[in-house]
Formats: sequence, structure tokens, C-alpha cells
Amino acid sequence: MAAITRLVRHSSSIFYLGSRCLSSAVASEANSHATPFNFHLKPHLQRKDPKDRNVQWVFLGCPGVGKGTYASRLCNLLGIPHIATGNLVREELASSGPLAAQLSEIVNKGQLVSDEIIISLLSKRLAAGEAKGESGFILDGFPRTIKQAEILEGVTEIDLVVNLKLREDVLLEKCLGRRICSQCGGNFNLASINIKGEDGNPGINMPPLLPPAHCMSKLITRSDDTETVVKERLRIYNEMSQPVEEFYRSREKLLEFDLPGGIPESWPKLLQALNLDEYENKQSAAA
Ligand SMILES: Nc1ncnc2c1ncn2[C@@H]1O[C@H](COP(=O)(O)OP(=O)(O)O)[C@@H](O)[C@H]1O
Repeated sequence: MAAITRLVRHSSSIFYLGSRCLSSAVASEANSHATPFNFHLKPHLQRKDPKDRNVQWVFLGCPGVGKGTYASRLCNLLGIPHIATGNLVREELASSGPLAAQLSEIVNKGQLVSDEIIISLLSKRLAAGEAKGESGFILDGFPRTIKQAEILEGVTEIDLVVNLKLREDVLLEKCLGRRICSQCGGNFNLASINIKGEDGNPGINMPPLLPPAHCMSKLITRSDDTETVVKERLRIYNEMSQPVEEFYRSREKLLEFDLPGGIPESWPKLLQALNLDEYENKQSAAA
């Protein structure tokens, strides 16, 4: 059977996109410690006419900008999966699987996990989604390197890339204020940001996102949300991930969105920017 319909070459890897799967044998010189992976990407990642599938979007933005918050809200609204590679990494860490020790060292230094490992985790997640009949997605935290963006481009169409932006001092405060309820998994933020506008720049007001009383005593902090590690993550974002913005800008897929404040202020404006405000009104009316 002529299963192989496509061959995509990357600088250090070769990806074969078959009619039902993508197989990869990757041995990256940049990550020579990593074991080569064989993996399969699911049929829904193959190029389908956009009218036959749900949207395929990517959220970019620095650590702490709120990619997870806004991506998961949009996914609820659109009925599509929110796929956050950071969550996949944390699940792998919690599972104490074979990669856990290696991942913990990398993540707790604020560094990026190798492209091979992240693509392997993403492939498994997509396989599970495919088995459940998922269609469309918002990818959050992927792609984070040009190589990841090229790999993604080699296998599927991304309709839109939303680039969330916030000033760096606020990003740091937001990461340090981040808390997770160890029981229900809810995400909260204790940071209270109120910066006055000056020199023609607008002020920014982000009230804390406090947990309900029953979560209060169960709050935990991510091990990589310390000041030193967040600063390193911001540095690495600027070095490795900012070029991904240009990658999509040059393909005219990038929607820049400066967050004007906290969720109550930003959410309606984001919906407007995405032409989803009327859609949300209809959904709320139908609920
Ligand atoms: N696409 C990716 N490529 C490489 N490493 C990743 C990727 N996504 C997540 N990670 C790893 O998981 C960590 C946490 O990711 P994430 O939750 O997205 O954090 P952030 O708040 O920095 O955006 C990252 O610092 C990195 O080590």
C-alpha cells in the first residue's frame, strides 16, 4: 500500500507523513542525549479542508501571560480540546515514568525539553484525542522553537496564531502569584497588579484571581515558578520562542493581542478581536 504520501525533511530529522500516520525517527545532534523516537500523529492532524474540521489555532506568549487561561476558555466556548504541552510535561513528571527524572531537571532549570520528547508527548496526546473523536484544537505552549513550528507546518494547517502580550515586569509578578489547587486542579493567581499609566503608556489593572475558600488550604506553587527560574524562562522565550512569532507573522497568520488588564477586561476584547463576540452571545443565550 502506498501509505507514504509525504516526506518532510528538517535539518536534523526526517518525517514521513503516511496516509494514516506520521512516523519519525529522530536523532538530533542538538539533543544527542535523547533516544530516537518512533511515533504516530493522528489522521486529524493531516491536512483536511478547514470546512470539514474544527479550528486549529496556536497560542503564543511569554510565561505568565495567560495563554492557558484564555486558550482553555476559548476551547470551552468552541468545544475543542485545549492541548498545553506544559501540562503534558507535568503529567509525565507526576507519572514517575521513564522520562520523569530527566524532565524534572530540565523544567526546574527553566529550560526547554528537547523537541523529540515534546513531540513524542504531543503525539501520544493527539492519539488519545483521535481515539475519542476529537476535531480541532488550540495548542498552548507549542510550537516553541522554529524546528517545532516547521514540523507542525509539515503535518497540518494552522489557521490562526494568537500572540498574547504583556509587559515583562507584570509577567514575572503573575508567575510568582500563580497557584494551583492540589485537589481540584483549578488555576488561581494571588498577584494584585495595579500599575498607573505614564508617559503615554496605559496603566494596567489585574485583580487577583482568588480561589474559593475550600481550595485555600490546598494551594500549591509550580516548582518552576521561582524568581530565578521564571527569569530564565523569560530569557529563553525571547531567544528561542520569539523567532516563532516571526515565522507566523511572515505567513500572515499572527494576531497580536496586547492584554489590556485582567480577565473581565481582556476576555470580551479578545472575543472581539477573534470575531467571536456574537458567537458567545448566541451560545450564552442558548445555554
Ligand atoms: N513546546 C515545548 N518545547 C519544549 N519544552 C516545553 C514545551 N512546552 C512545555 N515545555 C516545558 O514545560 C515547561 C512548562 O511549560 P508551560 O507550562 O507552557 O510554561 P510557561 O508558563 O513557561 O509558558 C517549560 O518551561 C518547558 O520546560
